[in-house]
Amino acid sequence: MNAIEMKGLTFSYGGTRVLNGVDLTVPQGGFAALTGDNGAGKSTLIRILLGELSLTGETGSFQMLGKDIRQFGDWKEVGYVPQNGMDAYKDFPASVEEIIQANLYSQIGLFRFAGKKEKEKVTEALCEVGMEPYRKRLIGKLSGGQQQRVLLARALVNRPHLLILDEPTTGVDEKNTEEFYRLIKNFNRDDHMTVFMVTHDRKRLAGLADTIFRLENGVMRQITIPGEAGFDGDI
Ligand SMILES: Nc1ncnc2c1ncn2[C@@H]1O[C@H](COP(=O)(O)OP(=O)(O)OP(=O)(O)O)[C@@H](O)[C@H]1O
Repeated sequence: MNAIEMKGLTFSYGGTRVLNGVDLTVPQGGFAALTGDNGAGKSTLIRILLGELSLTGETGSFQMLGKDIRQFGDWKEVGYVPQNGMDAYKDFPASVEEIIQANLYSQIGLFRFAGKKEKEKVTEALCEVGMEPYRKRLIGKLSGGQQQRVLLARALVNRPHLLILDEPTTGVDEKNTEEFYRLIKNFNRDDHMTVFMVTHDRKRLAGLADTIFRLENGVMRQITIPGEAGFDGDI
């Protein structure tokens, strides 16, 4: 089964076509990276993957984890790490622990406090990204790299099969970017978690992703990995 399988998918905002027949296949357990110029439609594609944009009136097909996206309902299976939101979190009055717990609400229920089982899941996710000692801190008081690791823990707490990341290390320093990618690679390799990541970080893609796509003029092009025969330097 493929984690993502799009065939000839179109998408328009009003009358303006952004995706012009996208073919995209990411096998389960794969690590795919997506690049493309500003305005190419990468965020639009991510919003489609997250079920945020309606495909009514569009053509083509899109199956996610074996289900037609129009019928897909198991969102616990899909983890999402957004772009670095330093400014967005600056005065956000929530602790690290609360941010992660909030992603467990479908299990906790809105009118119940997190129990022992849920607390354990939060602890496990925080330990995996090395942020357990920070669980009581306000998210806005952490560095950009630390915030991204918390958002990764938030995505991981439901043990998703598919992890989607949108330029996760923008504004994060070299050392923390390396560490962040190492974590993602480990989850991909050890837990067979499928990864789909939008990135402009060309130099790090070799050794990380097993497939690189580039979105250009509304269509998807697969690119040879740097270091492999046929690589033309164009990412
Ligand atoms: N809500 C919207 N309504 C109308 N047009 C939109 C909307 N969101 C994006 N667009 C347009 O769709 C096109 C693709 O935008 P999108 O944000 O998906 O590109 P992107 O590849 O993510 O760009 P960037 O790298 O700058 O983030 C752009 O021309 C953009 O102006």
